Amino acid sequence: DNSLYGPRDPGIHILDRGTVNAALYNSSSAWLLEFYSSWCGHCINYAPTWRNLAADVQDWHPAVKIGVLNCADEDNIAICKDYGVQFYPTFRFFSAFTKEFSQGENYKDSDRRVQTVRHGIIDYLQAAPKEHQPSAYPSLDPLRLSDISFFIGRKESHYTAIIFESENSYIGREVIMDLMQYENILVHRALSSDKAVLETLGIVSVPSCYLIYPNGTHGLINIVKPLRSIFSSHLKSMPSVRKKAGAHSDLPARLEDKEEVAWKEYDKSKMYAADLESGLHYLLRVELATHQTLEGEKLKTFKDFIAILHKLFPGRMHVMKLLETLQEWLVSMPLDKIPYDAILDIVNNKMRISGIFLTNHIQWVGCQGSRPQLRGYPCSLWKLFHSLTVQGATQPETLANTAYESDPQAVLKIMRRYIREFFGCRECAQHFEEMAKASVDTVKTADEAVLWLWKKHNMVNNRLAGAPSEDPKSPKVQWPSPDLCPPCHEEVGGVHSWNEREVLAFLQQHYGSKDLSLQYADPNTDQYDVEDKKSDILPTKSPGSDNDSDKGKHHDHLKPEFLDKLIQNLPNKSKNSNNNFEGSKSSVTFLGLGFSNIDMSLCVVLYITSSLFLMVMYFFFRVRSRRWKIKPNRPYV
Ligand SMILES: Cc1cc2nc3c(=O)[nH]c(=O)nc-3n(C[C@H](O)[C@H](O)[C@H](O)COP(=O)(O)OP(=O)(O)OC[C@H]3O[C@@H](n4cnc5c(N)ncnc54)[C@H](O)[C@@H]3O)c2cc1C
Repeated sequence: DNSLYGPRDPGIHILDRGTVNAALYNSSSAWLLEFYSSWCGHCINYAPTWRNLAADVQDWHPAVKIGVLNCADEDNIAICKDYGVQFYPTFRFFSAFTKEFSQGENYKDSDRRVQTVRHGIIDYLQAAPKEHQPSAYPSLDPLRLSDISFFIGRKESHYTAIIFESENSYIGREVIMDLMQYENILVHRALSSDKAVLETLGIVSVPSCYLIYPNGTHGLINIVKPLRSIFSSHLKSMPSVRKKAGAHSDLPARLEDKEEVAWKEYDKSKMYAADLESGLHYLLRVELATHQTLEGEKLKTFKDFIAILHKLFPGRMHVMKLLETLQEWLVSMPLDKIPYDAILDIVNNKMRISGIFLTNHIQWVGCQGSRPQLRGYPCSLWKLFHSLTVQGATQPETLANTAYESDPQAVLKIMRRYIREFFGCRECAQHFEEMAKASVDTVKTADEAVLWLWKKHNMVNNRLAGAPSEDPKSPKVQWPSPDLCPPCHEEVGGVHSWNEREVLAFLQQHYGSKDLSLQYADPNTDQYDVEDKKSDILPTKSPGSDNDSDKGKHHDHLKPEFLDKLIQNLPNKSKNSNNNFEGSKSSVTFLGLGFSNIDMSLCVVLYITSSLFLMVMYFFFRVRSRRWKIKPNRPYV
């Protein structure tokens, strides 16, 4: 379990695909839900604040509940997709008594400190229309002058507290919410604008709390610091004021730190295919799968990303074949909008093409964390892009005859776009974009691209050293450390300095495909043929390899007949292709219910065939019926 939250975190409701819809639908309370990803550094760093918030407002739970949902859990992918969550953390409000599915309302404030979010909750509750107000929602509106005089001196069976405060203060509303589950007391708020009332009651400063005892006596509470927590705890401690039966405070001890995961021994100087393949599996089946469709810049970025992966990914044969199939399919698709399910069909090899396979589970080795929520995916993404920059520098001929030929920034540009469009950790993406904007244009050679990424990664390491997302077993150090690459480190005038020539050589060796270790890599070879098992690492591609004759063989074997047919049937060459496909596009959205493009294309073909058939039948019967009409009038001769 890689969840950042435990069942015993006070006030936190852990939701998942089995519980989220039932919890939100027609709920008697509102919800504030954090959709997070357990690998996202910002989510890890923010988790203590979210826990504090949940504990802080747990007495408010009849009116608002605080929830969490881990979108990095593969079981929750579909649900995060339904809620349209692509970036983490995402905070959404859901109102009470919703009768139909809703994606909620974003919590927009970039200030996410406990107090600010608490104020945001109050604003949200107050703005809710009457039919969506929680059932146990106390009035947060200020008392009118007549109400105040009604309460003063009145005998009741309970205490009445009135918080006097200025108009923009939240304290009164917070204290009302804090005591909503307590019996023998009612809390109200009043504004300090009526000076005469303040004077009568002897109130000289606000906020102040005026208390009317059950016997009718009344007076100002003497409190040293006029803070929300002090008002609340004072009122909760009045004689006979207690929590209502059935209102559980639910304040157990914090969960012990999650147990350590079983550790796999590995060599830090090596790269593991298992990390790259697990990362690719997560990227294609989890990170991107939160998208219903890809279109516009996202689709362009995805196509370019797959194109460069297909050329430079240092993977095993069966993964490379998958990338090749995917790339060819994307190139032949004239659509400007592709449902992601169609891409998943290819990734999952629904067509059962021989020799294609990508592991469908995660096996971190060099990216394993000492706890399940540490390291993993972002580590593999760094490794992936470092590998691509190194492949681009050591085998520049691979990119011959492509749009990226002799572009030293090719990989960095695509990485930048990928991170911007798809990387779930939004704040990471913003930081990376700032770094790229500032200096990526200075990169003039492919070797400089390798070093640029290395330097930027070290800047990130420097920034994150000591953060909660740091794994104590893999501290964020300036990399490669002296034990990995002694000649990379030098001293100039007693100050540390990098020998960049040595660093480059080290990166080329470390991220080069030659030394990729297959230890712990998924041994599942059932799905690819015997010939492929013999040569596990794909040999380096030759220049312009797409046109190579020896590759032709492999190509034929790769491209299934029906894929060819599908491609031929699409109106890609027609001038009116966009118009022709208009209907199909809308059907795609409609069929986002699970139909792939392949299904779609078959439908289009069937549709055209049956229309033609109907037209032929129509003309046939028209001609026949004319003849029938004419016949009786013909004079017999
Ligand atoms: C583009 C990007 C931006 C990110 N921005 C943020 C952010 O702003 N805030 C945040 O909390 N998290 C951010 N992350 C996540 C963070 O950088 C780590 O990936 C995550 O915390 C996991 O750390 P790790 O210990 O596995 O090491 P990682 O930093 O993920 O490194 C993975 C591996 O790469 C190698 N390596 C380390 N340094 C270098 C280097 N300089 N050059 C080449 N190889 C190296 C090492 O083998 C290391 O184990 C970002 C991730 C990415 C991909």
